[in-house]
Amino acid sequence: MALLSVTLDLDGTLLDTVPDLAAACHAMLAELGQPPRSDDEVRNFVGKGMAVLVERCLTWEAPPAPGLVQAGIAAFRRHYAETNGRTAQPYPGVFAGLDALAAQGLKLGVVTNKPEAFTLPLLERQGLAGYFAAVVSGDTLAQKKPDPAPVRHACELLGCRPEENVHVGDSSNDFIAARGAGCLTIGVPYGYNEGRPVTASPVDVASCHALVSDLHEAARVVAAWNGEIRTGASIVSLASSPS
Ligand SMILES: O=C(O)COP(=O)(O)O
Repeated sequence: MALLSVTLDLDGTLLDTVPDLAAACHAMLAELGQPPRSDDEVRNFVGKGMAVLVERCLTWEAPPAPGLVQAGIAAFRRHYAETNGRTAQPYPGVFAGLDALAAQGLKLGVVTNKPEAFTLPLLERQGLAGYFAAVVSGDTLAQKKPDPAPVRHACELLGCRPEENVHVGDSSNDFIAARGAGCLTIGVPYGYNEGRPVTASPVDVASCHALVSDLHEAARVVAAWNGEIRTGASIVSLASSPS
């Protein structure tokens, strides 16, 4: 067995999308006459998909009425269609890392909780779409991460078994989904993780097979793992420390 594919999370792993998400949240809340949220609050609300992001923005002392959440989702969709990709930035090491993974002959995929209508245009706008042979979005299946189904589905689309895939992400949603699917897991420390720094969470650290500082380092780890697999050594020895 060798590692044949790598799936990657989008928000907080490939791209910092919070400024665009926050702009859409600000416009949605203003339109509904609701109190504003800061960009930091929005950052902490990202992770479980659009509907949860909107619901968290609208939750104060009590859960919001379902009708308000539905109106919020409709307004968010309209505003995010305007702001999506406007100021999103790839994290350092993303293009070098993807180039290095592709140069190893690995097939690449995206597994995100972002709805498909926003995922594909964002990847195009950022010059990332050409890297990926499979894109699984938050509404591709009925299940989202941390359910393992989207990661498994991406493996199927890439023609690999889960144990031949490495999933790279910034949050426990990724680590739980990848582990549940039976993939190796690499964590990056610079993303969102719903407000809990990955490196400050022993559970998250323990659930990654390796924690790296960026995707370029992730590519080096995957290459080393494939070397270890070829010689029959244990992969556990390869966890590296983030800067
Ligand atoms: O849409 C979200 O909530 C997060 O998306 P992600 O899975 O790419 O981090």
